[in-house]
Amino acid sequence: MYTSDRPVILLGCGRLGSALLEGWLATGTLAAERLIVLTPSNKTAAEAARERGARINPPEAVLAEAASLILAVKPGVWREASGPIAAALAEDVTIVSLMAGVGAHSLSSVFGKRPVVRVMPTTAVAQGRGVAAVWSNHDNARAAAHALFDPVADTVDLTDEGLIDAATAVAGSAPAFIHAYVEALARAGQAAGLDAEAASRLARGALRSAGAGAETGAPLSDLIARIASPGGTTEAGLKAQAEAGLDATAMAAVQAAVARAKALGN
Ligand SMILES: NC(=O)C1=CN([C@@H]2O[C@H](COP(=O)(O)OP(=O)(O)OC[C@H]3O[C@@H](n4cnc5c(N)ncnc54)[C@H](O)[C@@H]3O)[C@@H](O)[C@H]2O)C=CC1
Ligand SMILES: O=C(O)[C@@H]1CCC=N1
Repeated sequence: MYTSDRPVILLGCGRLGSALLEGWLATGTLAAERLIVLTPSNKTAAEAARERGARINPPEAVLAEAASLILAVKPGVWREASGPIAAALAEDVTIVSLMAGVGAHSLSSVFGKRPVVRVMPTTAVAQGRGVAAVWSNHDNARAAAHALFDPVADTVDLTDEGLIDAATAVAGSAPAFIHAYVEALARAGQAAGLDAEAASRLARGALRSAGAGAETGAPLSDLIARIASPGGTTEAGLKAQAEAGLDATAMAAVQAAVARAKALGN
């Protein structure tokens, strides 16, 4: 829970920034009056936060009040987005970067000695059910990130900044990989005779069922074993998907995402 009286600045209110705003307000992590949102265009989530007391694009002098700056802009625009506000920030403001690829060293080139923490969340923070990798060299910055993300995500501390790229693949990007798999499952269902609507609803329901199982905290191997009757249909399907290259598919997706994160940081 975020207990500081000082505000938090959210720079960027796109897909992730909006998800975070919604999650913070829904879980009461942060009172709306503690929020400052900087956005070049109107956003539904920002307008909803404004109605509850958040400040949207306030005068620059207000930025000095903030304890944390959350960077939720694209890696390609963060320098031009941060440059104009960096000088207005307090010297002790914590820089919380949600950006893929951009390293702490680069962030310090703009924000100087201000402590940096990198967080790689999923957009399910909107429902208070995300997962987020956290890395920092600064204890206070890590604690600040936990105060903001523990209420909306399962937070996983990383010991090495280099691991953020792997976390980006396995957490930040991975819900999309899984959704794509479920779409493929629905297409395969159609090939097996289901109509499009039935295939889509059944595959989506399977995703929801897998999520419900995962939320029990049981090991995935146990969850698999509970479904796979010996000699049954699941066993046959699992064997076929392993033989068709499931591990290689996951490996390819993770390696490509890691490589892209590295490229985004250059
Ligand atoms: N979408 C996701 O699932 C995740 C995204 N991320 C990271 O979050 C960051 C944002 O990603 P998305 O939300 O997907 O992108 P997005 O394109 O939806 O949002 C970026 C927002 O930044 C705003 N923006 C551009 N210039 C600005 C400026 N000068 N000042 C303030 N705002 C400005 C844009 O209006 C846009 O709404 C990226 O760095 C990405 O790596 C990390 C984890 C998950
Ligand atoms: O696709 C992206 O680059 C961002 C980072 C992780 C999820 N979305």
